[in-house]
Parts: sequence; structure tokens; C-alpha cells
Amino acid sequence: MISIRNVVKTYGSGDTAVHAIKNATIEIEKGEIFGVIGFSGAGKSSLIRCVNLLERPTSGSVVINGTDLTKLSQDQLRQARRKIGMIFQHFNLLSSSTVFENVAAPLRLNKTPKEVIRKKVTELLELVGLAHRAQAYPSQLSGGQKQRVAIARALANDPEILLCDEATSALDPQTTESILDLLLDINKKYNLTIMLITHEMHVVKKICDRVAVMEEGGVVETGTVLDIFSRPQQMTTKNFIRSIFDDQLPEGLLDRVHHVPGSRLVRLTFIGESTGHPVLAELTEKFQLKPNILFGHITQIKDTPFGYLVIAINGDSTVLDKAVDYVKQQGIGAEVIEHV
Ligand SMILES: Nc1ncnc2c1ncn2[C@@H]1O[C@H](COP(=O)(O)OP(=O)(O)OP(=O)(O)O)[C@@H](O)[C@H]1O
Repeated sequence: MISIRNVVKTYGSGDTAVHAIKNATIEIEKGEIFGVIGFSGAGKSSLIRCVNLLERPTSGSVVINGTDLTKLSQDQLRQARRKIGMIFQHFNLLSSSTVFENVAAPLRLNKTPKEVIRKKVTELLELVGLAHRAQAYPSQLSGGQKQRVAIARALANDPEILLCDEATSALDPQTTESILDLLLDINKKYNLTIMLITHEMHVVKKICDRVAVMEEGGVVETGTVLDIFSRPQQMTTKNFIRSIFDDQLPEGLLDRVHHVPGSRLVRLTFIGESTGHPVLAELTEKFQLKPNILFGHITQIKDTPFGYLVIAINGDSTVLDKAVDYVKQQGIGAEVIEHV
């Protein structure tokens, strides 16, 4: 659906050149919610703006449904962009137009008949829960309501793709939740492909199917959100996951574990059904171990329960090896993070 191939974006030239995207390749499937996460300056905004050519890549291609946008004429590009809606962190609404007129704007540009516009805008405002504010002006709305208007406007031309540039970064946590729920809703209802950029792992955890992690202009890791949470490879990814659950154990606690010879610290990860598995009881029953829980967290990644436990076990090393293997056979991730 969206193929970002070897995209490079350099601003300026010579000594002052900024290499915002060094070489990014991402494939996004139809109907998927794909997140790009990275710290400030990683190149996320530049990347998402290259998808609809708000920024033209310095090299590389952006292929949407088989068409390379970088090869289109201005007129063809205008046509192609109709199928790509976009929302922004600061909403970008027309302040002197009503909510109705903001949503109608893209349709008026296409010279859509008045009656069709009235019907479509009414439908969209109902979808985003703002039918009763059609005659209000943006200044009379809350941030969440403004973003709802922006979403309605982005959907006016029945796009196949919605690009979200830090769409919830200016909103409080509760409003963020409701906007993310709305995005999930429209993704399901219209099988809309959504690409979003964010610096909040919470956003990725709640709505994304897959995620790419960006660092210094490059994509350093890509995978399903469950994979990324259960087996993060890069330090940046681990740091983002720590913003959701910080498994750094306090020094004092580690010291105590370090004083018990033959101890192992094991990180267990439970996904889906395995969250219901009484594995600690089994370690006691089958291996006569006495697991000591040092850290635990259970959460939901999109629709799937995800649990995370750090335990200390000690005993004979052959028994500990067998116990760890047994846990893995039960479909539970088990990674020995420290031997004492
Ligand atoms: N129009 C521009 N002209 C020159 N440099 C730019 C421009 N836009 C972005 N940059 C630079 O490109 C790099 C990547 O910026 P970009 O905004 O894409 O990153 P980001 O990950 O979205 O960061 P943030 O979350 O802070 O917006 C930064 O060093 C930035 O200063």
C-alpha cells in the first residue's frame, strides 16, 4: 500500500546541510495502523511529510498503490493527494471558518455540488461526534474537538490513507484516549490505512499493529508491536518501552539478589493466552524452586494482554536450565538477564 524506499531527505547543502532522513525503507500494508516512533529530531516529521510529498525526498521513492509519487506531475500529484488525508499536532483549522466550513473546504476545492457537501459534512460531523457544533468557530472548541474537526476534514475526500503527525501530542491523556479510540474506529469502519508518528510509546501500544523506531534519520528497528515489546533489540527501543514500564530494579534489591549464590534473574514475558498460565506455581511444583518476584506489570497491547515479570530463582544450575526451558515450552518468553 505505502512503500517508502531508500528515502533520503537533506535540508540545505554544503556545511550547513541537515541530514534529516539518511536512508529509510518502510512497507505499510492496506488497513494497517503503522506507527513511527522516535525522540525529537529523529526525522519522523520529515519522513511522514515525504509520504504525501509535502517535503520532496532528496532521493528514493514513495510508492502508493503501485504509483511512484515522486514521478508525478503537479496535477497528477494533486489528484493522488486527495486519497491521502493528514492531521497535525496543532490541528491547522481555518480560524475564520465554522466547523462545517472547515470540513467542507476540501469538497469545495473539488467543486462538489452543494447538496452533496451538506450531506457528506453532516455525516462526517456525526462520525466524529460534533454534529451539534457545526456552526461553532475553532476558537470556541477544546483541543480534542478541534482534532475531531481536523479528522472529519481529512476524511472528506474518502481517503485510503490517513497520515497523523503527532496528532495527540498537544492533548491531555484523557482526550488522547478518545482521539485514539476514534482513529481505531475509522480504521475498522473504512479499512483505512493509518500511518502515524509519535514520541509516545503509549500511542503505539494502544493502536498500532506495527511500528518502526527511528534514530538519527534512520529506521533502526521494525516489527509488530507485540514483538517490539517482547523482544526489543535496540537501546532506543528499550528506552521507549521503559516509558511504559520501567523494569530497572533498585540497586538495594539487586544487592540482595547478588548475595545469594546460584541466583538467576529471569525476565518472563506473557502474551495473550499465556497471561493466564500459573507458571510460578509450576516452577515450585515441578522443580521445587521458590521464585521471588522482583518486578511485575500487566497491560494490553492493542487487543492482546501482555505481562512482564522479573523473578529471581536460585538452586542447582542444571535444575535452573531445565526450569527456564520448561517455561519457554509453555509459550512464555524467558530470558536470563543475570547469573550470580
Ligand atoms: N525545513 C527544515 N529545514 C531545515 N532543517 C529541518 C527542517 N525540518 C526539519 N529539519 C531538521 O531535520 C532534523 C529532523 O527533524 P524532524 O522534525 O523531521 O524530526 P522529528 O523526529 O519529527 O522531531 P520532532 O519530534 O522534534 O519534530 C532536525 O535536525 C531538524 O532540525
